Amino acid sequence: MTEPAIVLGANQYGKAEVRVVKVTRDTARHEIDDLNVTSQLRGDFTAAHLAGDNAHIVPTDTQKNTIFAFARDGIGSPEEFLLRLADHFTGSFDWVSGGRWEAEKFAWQRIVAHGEPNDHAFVRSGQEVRTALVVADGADRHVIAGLKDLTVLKTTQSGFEGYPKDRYTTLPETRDRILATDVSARWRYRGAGVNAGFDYNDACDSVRALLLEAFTEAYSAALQTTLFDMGRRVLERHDEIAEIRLSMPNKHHFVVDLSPFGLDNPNEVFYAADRPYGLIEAAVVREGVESPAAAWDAVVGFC
Ligand SMILES: O=c1[nH]c(=O)c2[nH]c(=O)[nH]c2[nH]1
Repeated sequence: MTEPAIVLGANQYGKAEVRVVKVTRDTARHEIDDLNVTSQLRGDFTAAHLAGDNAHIVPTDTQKNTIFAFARDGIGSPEEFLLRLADHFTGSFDWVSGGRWEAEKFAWQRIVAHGEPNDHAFVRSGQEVRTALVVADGADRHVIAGLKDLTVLKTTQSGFEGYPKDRYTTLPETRDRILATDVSARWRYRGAGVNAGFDYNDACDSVRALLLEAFTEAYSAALQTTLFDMGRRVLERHDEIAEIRLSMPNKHHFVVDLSPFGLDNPNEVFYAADRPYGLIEAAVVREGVESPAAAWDAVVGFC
């Protein structure tokens, strides 16, 4: 029996994590865009892998420089910035048939000193990070926006009951517990539904607000229920979003037994465990709407 030939499989390459900060200083009131951008090209790079022929290899250094050069014209939204990069690389090099461009965006707020927001001094706001991903596949463009490390907690209106019990079950049922999680969400915009002029920044702000609203409002019978409520809320309010995926750790808060000290503990003192944690993940989708593998395969991990 002859062994199958060894050939090159799927491949992509580029520059990862280009930290670019763009200051817009047309007026004395400066604006700041702080991004971490990754560019990866897909296409015909066989000769480089098999024969050391770099004729098709647009250097990763050039990809990095392109990111800085494009930033000179302004970032706009991370999604638009990535779409510009995708169009540039696929349009400039015949053998580049697609790729993936990803960004994290770090939020800064103006420092308020003596009651006045400063024109040029900023403070990093929170640990939350906005994410954006553009996948180019021939002429197709998939745009997946997101956010991660959005930490939320509610001190009541959460419980967990009615689960199966076996000889290993020790968890007591409850109708009143702390619910805490770090929300990671990725939502995919409908392919052709989002056209020039669409405001990705506004949409992101709105999705964030809806996620927080849904987390807050209903009694949570399980983090699973809350996750679905949050995803459904976004799809109900945003026609242009085809689907949303959520990954939410259940950050357990255990009621501490204070009885050895002669004290009661009516859900007031908790031990915040950092591990292990439950990990709840799901996609919330529209029935009959396909989920393109080309888009989601480019997302590392569930979210
Ligand atoms: O909201 C929850 N979902 C679970 O699946 C689960 N499992 C568990 O031990 N506690 C919880 N809480």
